[in-house]
Amino acid sequence: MIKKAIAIMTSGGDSPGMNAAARAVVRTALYEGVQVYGIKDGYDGMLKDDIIELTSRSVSDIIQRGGTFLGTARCPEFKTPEGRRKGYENLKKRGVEGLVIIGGDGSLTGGSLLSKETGIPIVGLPGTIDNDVWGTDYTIGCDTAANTIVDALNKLRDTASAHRRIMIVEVMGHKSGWLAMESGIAGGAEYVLVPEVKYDLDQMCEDIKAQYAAGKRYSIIVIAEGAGDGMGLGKIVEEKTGIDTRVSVLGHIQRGGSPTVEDRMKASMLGEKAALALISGASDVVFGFEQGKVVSINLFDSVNNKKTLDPELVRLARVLA
Ligand SMILES: Nc1ncnc2c1ncn2[C@@H]1O[C@H](COP(=O)(O)OP(=O)(O)OP(=O)(O)O)[C@@H](O)[C@H]1O
Ligand SMILES: O=P(O)(O)OC[C@H]1O[C@](O)(CO)[C@@H](O)[C@@H]1O
Ligand SMILES: [Mg+2]
Repeated sequence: MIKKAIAIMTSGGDSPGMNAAARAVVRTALYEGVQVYGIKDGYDGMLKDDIIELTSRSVSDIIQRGGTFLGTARCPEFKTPEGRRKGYENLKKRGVEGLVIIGGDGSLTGGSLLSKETGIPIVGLPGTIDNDVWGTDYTIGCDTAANTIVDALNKLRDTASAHRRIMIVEVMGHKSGWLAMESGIAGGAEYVLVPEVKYDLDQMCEDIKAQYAAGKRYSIIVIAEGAGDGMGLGKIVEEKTGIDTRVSVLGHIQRGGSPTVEDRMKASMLGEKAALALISGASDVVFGFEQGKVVSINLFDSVNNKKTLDPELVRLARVLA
């Protein structure tokens, strides 16, 4: 049971909805009479002792904003036991009794080590556009990022069709193809290339040529960054097909923007759960969603397993192409 204070942080790549989740954690804890500290810039701020007390007003006017009002970072020093001990000491001296971490697989891995080494209770929330946290089919921010990509695909399709071009769109996802697959299917892409699935470039180019010969006016290829370089692919595809090809690398536009209703709602629900669970004595859990329902996942199971891309989505993308 937590009597006095918890802390909250965001870590890894920012994702739209992190603010909504943090707001829910802060307001729930305060409602329960528990003090809340905000750690700035992820593990970096924990090590540098950049920690502030939060009030209900600290989280006003943020539910509609992308990014994270706490700031985030990637912190190599936290990967060492000494770094984690230093961070823990900064929490301990303030009387922090438990920690909510909002971040991706890496951030939650850091949290699991901190828990194991220091015993501090930790509750994680999956915050990443990559949707690659094991045990939950939802991560905060992926829906907003996918909507941003679909908006781009709609626009690119207009111009591709006008010029009878092939349009290659490189999206984020270094190790995971979830974001590419979801946005590719929802955006009606002809091909979705992801790091998890091998693709036959020659066959793809032959198919596109045949489709154009049969009258097709455009072809959209979504490629996750981890499946190859969009620019390089564009050159090869143009060479092999002889069809005018253009490439758009969407980049960090995918990480920003006002969160969708889905991300605001689910982040708010998860934030409340996280605060209540931590305060009532839970530790080493991650809250997520499975089939529309909130679920709690063991933190160590979550970080020790790799979420695999749903083969049904891979199949669907092929069928609908
Ligand atoms: N194996 C690890 N041990 C300790 N800390 C880690 C580990 N992996 C990651 N972290 C910590 O978490 C931070 C964020 O991790 P990472 O860069 O993998 O992002 P993430 O949380 O997976 O988010 P995203 O992939 O969405 O950007 C790292 O900079 C580091 O401080
Ligand atoms: O620009 P950064 O912060 O290094 O992050 C890029 C990476 O972060 C992610 O967007 C996840 O947040 C990955 O898909 C991408 O590879
Ligand atoms: Mg990650």
